[in-house]
Amino acid sequence: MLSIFKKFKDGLSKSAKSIAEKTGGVFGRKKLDASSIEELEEALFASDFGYETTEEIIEETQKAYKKDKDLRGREVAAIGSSILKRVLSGSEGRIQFVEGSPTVICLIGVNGSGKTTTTAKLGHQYKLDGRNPIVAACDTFRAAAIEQLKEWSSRLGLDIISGQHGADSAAVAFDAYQAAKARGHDTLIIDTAGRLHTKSNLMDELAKIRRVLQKHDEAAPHYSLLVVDGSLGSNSIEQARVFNEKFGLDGLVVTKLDGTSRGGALVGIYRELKLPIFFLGFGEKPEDLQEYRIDNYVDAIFGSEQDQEA
Ligand SMILES: Nc1nc2c(ncn2[C@@H]2O[C@H](COP(=O)(O)OP(=O)(O)OP(=O)(O)O)[C@@H](O)[C@H]2O)c(=O)[nH]1
Repeated sequence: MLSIFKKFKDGLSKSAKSIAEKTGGVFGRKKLDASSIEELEEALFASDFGYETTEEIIEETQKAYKKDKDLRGREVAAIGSSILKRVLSGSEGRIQFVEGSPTVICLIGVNGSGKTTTTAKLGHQYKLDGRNPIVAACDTFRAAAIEQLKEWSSRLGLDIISGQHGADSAAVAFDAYQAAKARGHDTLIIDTAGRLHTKSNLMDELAKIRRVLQKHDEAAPHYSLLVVDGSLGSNSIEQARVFNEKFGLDGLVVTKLDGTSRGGALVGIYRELKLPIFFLGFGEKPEDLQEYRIDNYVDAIFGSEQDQEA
């Protein structure tokens, strides 16, 4: 069984490696030389940490270097870690389960961001945790999405409610809640169709899903999470901002971090929007989803090899 930290480390290895390569492995190096700070700045930009955070880390490093020309790579990593931890403070989202009725988690986002996969992964992990989840295929727009979730569900032994291709997605959500309640499920995870945040009719459809769920439970969906493709890096900030303004979000899931060196984007996204991050996607398999933890994230980026193996 891989430790949670190892999963973060593996999932973010492209980002960490990219920083290591661009800086000639500055964190492992014993002493800094004059060009290392510049290399670090470039590396942090390239990994999408954003202007403000990069500059904060560089300024602190320069200050420390002025004081101590024997500054070591590990001390630079410690500076970076403490700045990231401060900037990210408050960014950990936690699902608080409702007692006595299903907790509803609704996944929304643009096409292909990873909603269906995340629905299946979450269902799988909750089942492993001893919960009793059910998933709902409310992406009635794309026939393949219904099939995809059905396939996942049968592989993972998850209960599922799905509508016909072209059906009213809000009606499927309504039925799904009813079924969840009747069958004694404690968690309902809703997969919705991909939509561009700029299309107001599609945003209205999301509002309708929320309205019908609220007929069952005024607080539902308890969590509306935007699923964001992490490989878009900081380009996803605008998308998340508009979804939040038009629909209202409780937080984010960032997927596909395994395939990108732009893993620093989480920092810029949180810094800009102050939306908590709940889960990170590190691959296509059911177990490739992790609850987001600040320490694991930061240590996977800045931790030493030795720390990371621990
Ligand atoms: N490498 C990697 N691939 C992922 C991850 N999450 C999802 N994918 C892949 O991304 C592709 C799109 O994922 P879906 O779950 O179908 O995306 P979606 O948001 O439901 O798509 P639409 O229904 O078209 O909006 C699939 O090939 C997934 O296997 C991840 O964390 N890492």
